[in-house]
Amino acid sequence: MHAGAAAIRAAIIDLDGTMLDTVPDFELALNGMRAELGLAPITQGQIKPMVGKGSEKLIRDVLSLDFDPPRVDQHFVCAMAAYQRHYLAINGQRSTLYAGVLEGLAALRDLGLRLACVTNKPIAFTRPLLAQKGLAPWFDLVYGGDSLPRKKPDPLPLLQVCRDFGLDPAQVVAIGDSSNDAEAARAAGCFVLTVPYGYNHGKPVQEVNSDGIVNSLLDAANWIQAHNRATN
Ligand SMILES: O=C(O)COP(=O)(O)O
Ligand SMILES: [Mg+2]
Repeated sequence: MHAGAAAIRAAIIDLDGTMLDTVPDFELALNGMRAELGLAPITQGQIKPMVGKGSEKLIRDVLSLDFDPPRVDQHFVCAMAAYQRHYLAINGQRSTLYAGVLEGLAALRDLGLRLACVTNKPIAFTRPLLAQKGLAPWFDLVYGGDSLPRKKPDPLPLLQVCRDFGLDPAQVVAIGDSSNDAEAARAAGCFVLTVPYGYNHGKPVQEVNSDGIVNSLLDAANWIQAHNRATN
């Protein structure tokens, strides 16, 4: 710990791949959409590396498995509408909390941190999912991928949270599963911790430039507690 480092006062936590394993929900919704287009189902293994960059990119990537770019453009609007309809109908049905999430959130609150959820998932999917999984009450603030003009890896959503909380980015840590979260955090000037069990666009999490890999949100709370002790 370098002298003069600020204590951490807030955590910005990612959703898909960090708090919830949502790939089984994506499988249902994407294959519902694909069936309407007469396309064969795809597997969770194919879907996993595609999650994390928001719905538009996801739908384009999924259509690109079968279509060339002009046909992707041609089918995009219908595919997106079908996907959203299917996702809202099944949202949360098969997604599960990762180990240590609820304990970690409790530990972070016990440290006196304010909590925000920042995800690239559309806000219309995010709010009901957080409520259904018992996560909503933990968060002072929630931003989805379409809540603000730009999404992660742009730093804008993280900087907005810092402003909302009245904190300097150096007092805030982002916790996520992917390079998307880390790039946004680095550009914002926040700390960043990475969990190893998520998606990270199919790449090893060790390649992500972060302040540490933590095995769970509970481990993240322990890391923050040690950091804050060292700043006193
Ligand atoms: O791309 C998405 O839909 C969600 O991704 P995130 O929760 O990891 O930001
Ligand atoms: Mg994620």
